[in-house]
Amino acid sequence: MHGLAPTGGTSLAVEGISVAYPNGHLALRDASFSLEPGTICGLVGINGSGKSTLFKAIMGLVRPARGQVRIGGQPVQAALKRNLVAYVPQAEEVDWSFPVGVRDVVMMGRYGHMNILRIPRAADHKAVDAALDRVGMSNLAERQIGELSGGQRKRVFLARALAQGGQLLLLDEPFTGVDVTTEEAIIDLLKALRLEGKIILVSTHNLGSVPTFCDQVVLVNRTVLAAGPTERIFTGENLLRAFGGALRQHSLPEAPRAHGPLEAGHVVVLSDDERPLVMAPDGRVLGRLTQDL
Ligand SMILES: Nc1ncnc2c1ncn2[C@@H]1O[C@H](COP(=O)(O)OP(=O)(O)OP(=O)(O)O)[C@@H](O)[C@H]1O
Repeated sequence: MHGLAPTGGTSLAVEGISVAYPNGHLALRDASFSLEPGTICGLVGINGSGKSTLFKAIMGLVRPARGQVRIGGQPVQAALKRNLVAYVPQAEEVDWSFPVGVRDVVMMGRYGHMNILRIPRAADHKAVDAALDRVGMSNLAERQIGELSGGQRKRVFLARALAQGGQLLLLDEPFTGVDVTTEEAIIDLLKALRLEGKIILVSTHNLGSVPTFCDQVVLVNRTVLAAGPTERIFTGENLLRAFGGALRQHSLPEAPRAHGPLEAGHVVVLSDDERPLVMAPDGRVLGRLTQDL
């Protein structure tokens, strides 16, 4: 955990969970990790390694056959009733042709705070306005969601999670298909939320970005292979263990300009997606490779 976290907030503990789907597929076996309030954690692993399954278990959408998830020391269902868990879906999970406006989507984050008639009150409108403002989408509040760019769509669903006021934010691939500027804006927002004591769990294939914003990393491959502070866990050795042959690995004869001190040596570039990770020959993580290097 980074040093600036406030006290209070809600912790997350995943304790030895095993999850099997009705077809018998065991997606996770004996997976454990825990996070303290005020933490941004990257959830990293190949396709099909169990990242979404882990999210589903934390959201109470699948029930572990073994083990348990505790949120603020409580079982998942109790935490859900208190609106503690907010989820930002992958773009593919959303029907963008559905005729609904930006403000309506963000208002959905307030449903758990309303009664059965779902008539928004002043506090709900206020929370929606504040969330839209925070993600820089106030000027597009009346647009249909189908008329937004990829980066704007991500912001709308982030605003929905903010309006909900959850303490634990689950973000599924928030950077896929967004440009570096939007990615950095989202990361800045996540860092501000961290200062408010929230836990932010982010699944991502953008390995190069992980050291720039994650305090902790959980490496997944049908179980939790390793979890802990980024400096200790996010090493070349662990990444190769988590990804095996699925990771593209290139050696560059010269370090990219941004990593000037290493110009004399080779660097290794590991890539799973759009933002490759640059490592020194000794496996030290140097940062991400972006088009401006
Ligand atoms: N509803 C389901 N029924 C049966 N098997 C499933 C179901 N959902 C996922 N699986 C399987 O469980 C495993 C883990 O899937 P999961 O979606 O958790 O992976 P992931 O790490 O999120 O992958 P990706 O990076 O592609 O999003 C995969 O082998 C997948 O095929």
